[in-house]
Amino acid sequence: MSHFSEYKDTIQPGDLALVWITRDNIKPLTITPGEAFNTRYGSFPHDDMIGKPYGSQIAVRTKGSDRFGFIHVLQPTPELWTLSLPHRTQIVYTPDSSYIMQRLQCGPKSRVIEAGTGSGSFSHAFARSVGHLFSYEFHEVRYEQARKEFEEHGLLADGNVTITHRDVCLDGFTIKTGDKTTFKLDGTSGRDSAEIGADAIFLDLPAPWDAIPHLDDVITPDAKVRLCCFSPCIEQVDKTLEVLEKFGWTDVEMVEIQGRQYESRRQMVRRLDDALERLRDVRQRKQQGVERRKRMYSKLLNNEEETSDVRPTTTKAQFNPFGKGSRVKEGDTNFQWKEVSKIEPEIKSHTSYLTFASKIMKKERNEELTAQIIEQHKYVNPDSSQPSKREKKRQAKK
Ligand SMILES: C[S@@+](CC[C@H](N)C(=O)[O-])C[C@H]1O[C@@H](n2cnc3c(N)ncnc32)[C@H](O)[C@@H]1O
Repeated sequence: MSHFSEYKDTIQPGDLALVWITRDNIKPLTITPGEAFNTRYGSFPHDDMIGKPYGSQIAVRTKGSDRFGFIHVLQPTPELWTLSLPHRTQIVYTPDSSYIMQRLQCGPKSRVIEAGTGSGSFSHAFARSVGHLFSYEFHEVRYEQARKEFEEHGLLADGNVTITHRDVCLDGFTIKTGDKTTFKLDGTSGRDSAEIGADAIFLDLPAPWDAIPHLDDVITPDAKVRLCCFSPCIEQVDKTLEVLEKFGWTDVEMVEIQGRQYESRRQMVRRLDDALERLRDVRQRKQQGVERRKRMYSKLLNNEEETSDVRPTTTKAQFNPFGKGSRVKEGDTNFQWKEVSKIEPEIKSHTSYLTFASKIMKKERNEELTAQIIEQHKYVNPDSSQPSKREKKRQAKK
């Protein structure tokens, strides 16, 4: 079982854990007895983590002070991996990958083609959900890094992920004996190439239009095949659309994901009386200041001995609903609060345009398959061969 598909309650030696240091700093860590995980907040011995439940907070005292540094040790998920992985390329983030998987209708029976593998961000998300992922990468170093990473994460051992070293634009997607691939061609099927039968395609390539013509060799003829191209420029989308049309892809649609974080919090209820009180207070202080300055000026003109006019002491407000005075903790039950949500002003997740299309290879009706489906339906719903109420009424009228 891979580190991503196996659920565990407690942290064990050899586990791949993801350490949450701050919101923007999550680090992968292989739990090794005797070793320590060093951060600017302190050094955390792995032994302190072993046996604790996943999600635990681990604290260490900061050297020479009474303060504590802490981290949280989390179980890996594709979403967290996307936030912590070593970047070898641009990557696909969860707002895009989750939407794409839903549009490609990925499920446990899906056979998915992904090119290129890149940093393997999307591969991990596919690997968790689909029946088989065929990933392709033409950059040799990146292919090796991804292969090693998939192996260390147990994705290859799970048996539903294979990666192939290939330029898909030049050489297509067919995997044959002798290719540099993790796909095991055992020869028992009597074929010298892998039976891919893909029903979902994801192309994150600079020139998807060169790869699209090769897809007919590897997509399933028995189902509707869905495709998504991930392209940062609109010119790429335009070229892709031309080729999709030429090669018989339909239902073409281009989508852009704009993700925003909503922060929900409580805001203190401020009444009109509070505002009026605050205005009166400001006016009064202003008046006091003007009078004090007038007094000092007339003393100066009359050559009176300069005495420093003492500022009037004001009682520090216990509570000022406009922010000054003693600090009030959010949710303090002595005050009234309302629930509000605040959105991030910036859109962070736009990376590319998503072009979707679909293709049905075999358009003629398969009578044998149709009869089989009708039989299965009858078995599940025995009343289905009875005439409907409307049909019965129609016959009765005759
Ligand atoms: C942007 S990255 C993919 C990132 C990946 N989707 C992820 O989420 O980590 C694009 C990758 O496609 C690879 N690539 C580009 N052209 C290719 C081709 N013709 N055949 C196979 N891989 C290709 C590049 O080497 C690069 O690693």
